[in-house]
Amino acid sequence: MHMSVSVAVSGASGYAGGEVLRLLSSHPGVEVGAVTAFSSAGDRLGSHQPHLRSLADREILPTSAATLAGHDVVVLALPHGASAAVAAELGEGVLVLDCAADHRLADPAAWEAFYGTPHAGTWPYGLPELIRADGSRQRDELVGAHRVAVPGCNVTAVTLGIQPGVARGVVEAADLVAVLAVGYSGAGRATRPNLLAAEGMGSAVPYAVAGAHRHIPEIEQNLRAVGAEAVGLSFTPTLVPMSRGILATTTARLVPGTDPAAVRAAWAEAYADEPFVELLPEGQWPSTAATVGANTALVQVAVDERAGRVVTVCALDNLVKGTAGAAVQSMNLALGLPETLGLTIEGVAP
Ligand SMILES: NC(=O)C1=CN([C@@H]2O[C@H](COP(=O)(O)OP(=O)(O)OC[C@H]3O[C@@H](n4cnc5c(N)ncnc54)[C@H](OP(=O)(O)O)[C@@H]3O)[C@@H](O)[C@H]2O)C=CC1
Ligand SMILES: CC(=O)N[C@@H](CCC(=O)OP(=O)(O)O)C(=O)O
Repeated sequence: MHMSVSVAVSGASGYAGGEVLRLLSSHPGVEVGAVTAFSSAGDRLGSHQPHLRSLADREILPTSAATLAGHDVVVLALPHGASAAVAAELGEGVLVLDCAADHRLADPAAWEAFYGTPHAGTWPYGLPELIRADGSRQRDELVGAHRVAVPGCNVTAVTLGIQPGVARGVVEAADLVAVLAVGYSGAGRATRPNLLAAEGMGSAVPYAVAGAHRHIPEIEQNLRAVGAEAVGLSFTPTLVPMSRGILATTTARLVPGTDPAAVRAAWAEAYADEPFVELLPEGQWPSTAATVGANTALVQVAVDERAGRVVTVCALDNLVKGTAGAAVQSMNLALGLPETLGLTIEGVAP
């Protein structure tokens, strides 16, 4: 008899939870169990996620240890803080994937400096493609894991863009500048005054500038894991009028004397065997539109010899490779399923 894995999704009324449910509803190895949330408890899922038709009649339950009990897997897509509190109530045998930030950082001081609350702990990090200093990949740590911290969406874009150069030592990690265009869904569903359509539609605006963004310590942590001794990162996200997508442009000082061909080789070799990271043919640059709905990160790299810098661009769908797809990919690894099960590299266009 075929035994399916049951998965509860908490935060089911939100953007990230909705995207987890969209992916799970066509995943051949799992069944969607309880769907839970907070203020929407008691409503039908279809009234919050009208695109999730096969789950429309499900009742949204309140989020608690009791409603999440009895599942093989629990995916948490809750605001940070709320997520750690719920996670603490779940049994050790269940696989828990946390889409929030609570369990990503290893250094409690870095957590407290950027989040201002006590550190909840550190879980295996759900970026399978992360290159580790010994040349292995982070996916090794996810096989059989019972807890996974799903990365921040901007973090995934910057890390996948620049890590091949850091791993190969062709760029100076102490001199990185990242500027990102990010879509509105990254901010979640809760309405905020500056996110009203009338104000956002015709405008691009930076936020969390000059070292303030919470993803900075997470990117630094990743690049140190890759092997960087010192990481110096200037990080500027810009909100642009699109619903999904991140376009992360990262430039780094080229290690003087490096042959530009060695730069391309570093990126090509890093991603040759990765199902969800595609280095585009030379001269072709990523667009967010080509990633919508797909678990794919598109990457390009070039050397600006005049400036002495490497320029890399990474595009991804913040709700797929940036969150829900990363959660499903990590879930597959943790459960011993094929890593790509239930995930697609095909996007939606135009
Ligand atoms: N959007 C994105 O691109 C990404 C999001 N993430 C992370 O995923 C998490 C969810 O984000 P997102 O989906 O965008 O946010 P949304 O605001 O769209 O959804 C939040 C969800 O959490 C529920 N919720 C809110 N407060 C509580 C609480 N106190 N206790 C229990 N449940 C609560 C809401 O339920 P209800 O509606 O019923 O009140 C809703 O289901 C966040 O931690 C976010 O940082 C990570 C990477 C990218
Ligand atoms: C547009 C917008 O505000 N995007 C958010 C996305 C962050 C996110 O969701 O990541 P965490 O899981 O780490 O909170 C931001 O840049 O802060």
